[in-house]
Amino acid sequence: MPDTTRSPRPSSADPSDSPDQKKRTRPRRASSESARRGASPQGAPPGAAAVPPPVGSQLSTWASVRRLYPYVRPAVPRLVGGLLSALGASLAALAIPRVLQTLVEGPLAEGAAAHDLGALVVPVVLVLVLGVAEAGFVLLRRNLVMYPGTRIEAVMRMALFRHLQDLPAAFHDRWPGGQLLSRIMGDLGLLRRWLIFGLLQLVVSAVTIVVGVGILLATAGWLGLVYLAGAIPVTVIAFRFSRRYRVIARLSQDQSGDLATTVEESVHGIRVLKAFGRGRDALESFTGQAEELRRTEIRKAGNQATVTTSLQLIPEVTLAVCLVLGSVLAARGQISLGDLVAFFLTAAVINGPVVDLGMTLSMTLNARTAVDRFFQVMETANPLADPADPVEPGPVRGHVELRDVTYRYDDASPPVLDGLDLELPEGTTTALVGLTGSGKSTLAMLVPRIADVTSGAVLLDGVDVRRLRRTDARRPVAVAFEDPTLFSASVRDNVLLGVQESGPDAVDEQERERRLHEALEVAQAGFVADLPDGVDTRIGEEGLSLSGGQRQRLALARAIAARPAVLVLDDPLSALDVTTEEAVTARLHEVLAGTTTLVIAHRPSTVALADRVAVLQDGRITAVGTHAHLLATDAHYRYVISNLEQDWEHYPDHAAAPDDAAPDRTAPDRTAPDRTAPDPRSEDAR
Ligand SMILES: Nc1ncnc2c1ncn2[C@@H]1O[C@H](COP(=O)(O)OP(=O)(O)OP(=O)(O)O)[C@@H](O)[C@H]1O
Repeated sequence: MPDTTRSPRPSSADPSDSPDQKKRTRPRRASSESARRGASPQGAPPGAAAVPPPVGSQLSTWASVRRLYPYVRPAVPRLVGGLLSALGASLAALAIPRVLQTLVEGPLAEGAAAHDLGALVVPVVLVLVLGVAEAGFVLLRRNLVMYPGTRIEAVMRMALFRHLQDLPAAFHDRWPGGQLLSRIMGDLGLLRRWLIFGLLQLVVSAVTIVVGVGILLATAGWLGLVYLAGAIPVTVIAFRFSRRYRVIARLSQDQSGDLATTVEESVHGIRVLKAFGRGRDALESFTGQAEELRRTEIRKAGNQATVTTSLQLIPEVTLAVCLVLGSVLAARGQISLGDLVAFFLTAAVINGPVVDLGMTLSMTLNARTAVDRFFQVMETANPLADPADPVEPGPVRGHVELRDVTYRYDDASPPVLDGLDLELPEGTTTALVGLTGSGKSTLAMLVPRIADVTSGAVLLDGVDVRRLRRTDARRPVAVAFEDPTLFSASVRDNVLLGVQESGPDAVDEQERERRLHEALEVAQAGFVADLPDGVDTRIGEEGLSLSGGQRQRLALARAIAARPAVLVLDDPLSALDVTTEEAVTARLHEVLAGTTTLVIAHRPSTVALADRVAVLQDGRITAVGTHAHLLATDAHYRYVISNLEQDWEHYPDHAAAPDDAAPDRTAPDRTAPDRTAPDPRSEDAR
């Protein structure tokens, strides 16, 4: 059964693709398995940032967890306070048997309790005080660690989110969304629970056991040694359990991430699944993954149950042996009754932490896995980092030059752009034309530094964009992608996304309002007025409550409202009907005056926006000129345009458009060669 929950990779150059087929699909990303190994997964986009191997897996649990220290440091005083409170509670619990010992050896042994209840008052009050102190310490511990626990979780969550925002698009192409979601939500929640409970419990258990065993040895040396012998199998079992459980814990957390990815992709692609009637397949695929996770959870629980049972059994058995030996020793008068009672009551206090060791250990190992998974993302270096010594930008004129640019998606693949030169003079509009898959969108992402060139340079006003801070390189550039992403926010917030509210380029409220309405008008987004709350209407996740054309117009309005010096439009009008496209084109002409614009044309009509056209072929710009000049002189351009026209006329909306028979809107030369003409590079043409 095909995996319907995965998006297919876009196919390579295929001139027969129709415009709607050319909608960019999300590249396939790594499964958790390959992400874990850090290998390049089959089908993952080559060139995506390499997933670093999970460094943490080579570290010991302590070394791995110690990496949390920078996040934990501010909370250390409260955590130490919490630890001391927990120890206080534990010591109070350990002291109770000593009081009972004095009670047994004193008033009870002497029979004083029978006629003088007053003799019982002191020990009873002491037990009560110790019990209350224990409860008080537990409460104090909870209060002390609760705040830092949630604080550390929030700080780590913000750090991870910030890093994810910072990482290049190639990283996100590679990493499944569910894996990131499960790290940012599930893993960090797990860590919080460990920090406020598991970690303290571990330390307190260790101290209780050590102090308790010390008391046992002091109370009854030989019996204490017998009890201590139980530590040998306990250590072996705990060690073996840790090794096994670590692997299963990682598997379970990765599988949860895969499951989250499946849910995310199925919800995202619900329309496609429904349209193709593949809902059942998606369900089967989900059920399979959920079942896998369930089996892993059962293995986890099974391991935990085995270790808990063993850890319960060992102290019980040693205690039974001690009971026999103790009774013999007491019968021979080699140990007092009080010592015997104190011994067994202390052993009972120690038994709790020993039995809980399985749970505490598994919490610690889950936390360690969460730490490894957290740092696996956090330690992914950003190849698009800011330069150490950035150039301070002056006023931006908007002159862009791509100089001898090569770009490849990964070292193994052939370059998509290879020795490309292109100049976008200040204030001009250049249309970029090329066959499907020729690299137009790839080129477009180099200008706002969404990716960096493999070699060569992109210059903004003569400065290599890599020498600028990323914010300085990106601020003057606005992009409208073909596949418009809108956020679950109001229309206003979506459109004004690129308009600064603070900082040196801050725009006041009045100007923001003006830009909002102007951008909506230019993008012919009059439909916004009919939305329930106009520009304040919240649009659904990714704007799915709007039509494709409406979303595209809002994305275009967003790019216009930013008033950039450089505007990159990646086929921004592809989903518009003919009439709307005409209106948008006319208004864009006016507002683009003075803006350096690169517009990727998938439709002949889009070419009409441009002062000049650049032809992209075989990774290079092979010709630049006006539309008419290129039609007359460039065979490949004629071929591309004829294909675009062919696609466009087969496009259903266009065929049905009222002005279909109207004179050519785009002014491409109708003397262009037969659109069925072969590519001049093909054998036939030669
Ligand atoms: N994230 C990616 N990882 C690996 N290869 C990619 C990635 N994105 C695009 N490619 C490949 O790079 C080549 C150029 O793709 P690009 O999207 O730039 O072409 P295009 O000219 O914009 O195509 P279209 O006209 O269909 O939008 C294609 O062969 C494509 O498969």
